Amino acid sequence: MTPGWITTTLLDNDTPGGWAVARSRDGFLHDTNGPLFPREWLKRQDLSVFAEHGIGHLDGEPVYLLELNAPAEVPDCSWQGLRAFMLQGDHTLYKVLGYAAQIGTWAREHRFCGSCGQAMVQVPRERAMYCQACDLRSYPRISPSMIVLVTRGDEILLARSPRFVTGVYSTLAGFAEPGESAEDCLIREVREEVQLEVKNIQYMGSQCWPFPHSMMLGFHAEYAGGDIVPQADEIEDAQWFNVHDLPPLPASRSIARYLIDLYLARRLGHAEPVLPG
Ligand SMILES: NC(=O)c1ccc[n+]([C@@H]2O[C@H](COP(=O)([O-])OP(=O)(O)OC[C@H]3O[C@@H](n4cnc5c(N)ncnc54)[C@H](O)[C@@H]3O)[C@@H](O)[C@H]2O)c1
Ligand SMILES: [Mg+2]
Ligand SMILES: [Zn+2]
Repeated sequence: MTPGWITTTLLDNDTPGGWAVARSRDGFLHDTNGPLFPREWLKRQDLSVFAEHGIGHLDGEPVYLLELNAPAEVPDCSWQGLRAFMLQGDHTLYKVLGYAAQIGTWAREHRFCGSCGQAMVQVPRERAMYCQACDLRSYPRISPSMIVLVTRGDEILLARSPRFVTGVYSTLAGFAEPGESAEDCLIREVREEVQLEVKNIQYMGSQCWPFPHSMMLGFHAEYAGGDIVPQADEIEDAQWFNVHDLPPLPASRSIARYLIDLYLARRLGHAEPVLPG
């Protein structure tokens, strides 16, 4: 048995057994034992399944995703969103569900060919949907996104989006656009969101962010000029905060929090945090 979680495309839907998770627009089905159910039992429930994908092995046992047309009532079970599993649950389990969510989103959004509109089919042993008429393969979508902590000595720049939990401030982030390098994107996003210039851009690490399919590339950058002007609608407030006087910060498993904690650790001489994968 290999412990932990390993993704795979090699599982065969016709082989019975293993674990399964069920996903709908309301999140994942779970009971008091969590979101993993014996697969054969789950398939006997009254679920409207439109896609089944083998997604990996957890502690050596195969795990499948059942992607549903709609949430269903299952006795003694309820539905919970992925974010709640990230905030509360076991990290390995969150990794399983994060991967399942990305595969489910992709399966849902690639039922038909984007070129000719015909139904696509799953390719065995490859994570791809296939259109025979166009000989076109569609792979799971991953959206590169930059996230940056801008610093000025003992001060760090944090901002609030109107979507955030009340009081919480975070680092700046944004999606890469065609034609951009990671650094181009970072410079553009900082200009757009707060109208500042940055220098000494340093890559710090990356994190999968399955909401719904971002790959976060994390940086530190130093302030190089300008005065903060928050972007209308996107940024409710942005301020320089002293490292000894910080507002409520993002969730501890996020790369946003890691970038902040890493800078504080280096500035204040504490042990450095570890980035959750
Ligand atoms: N893990 C973390 O710590 C962390 C922290 C902050 C943001 N994020 C994530 O970073 C990503 C980008 O952050 P943001 O929301 O500030 O982005 P952003 O500043 O680029 O603004 C969002 C806007 O980008 C556009 N957009 C949406 N999806 C897109 C895509 N796939 N490609 C290009 N443009 C798209 C839409 O117009 C949307 O309103 C989001 O997925 C967000 O959840 C993660
Ligand atoms: Mg943004
Ligand atoms: Zn086609």
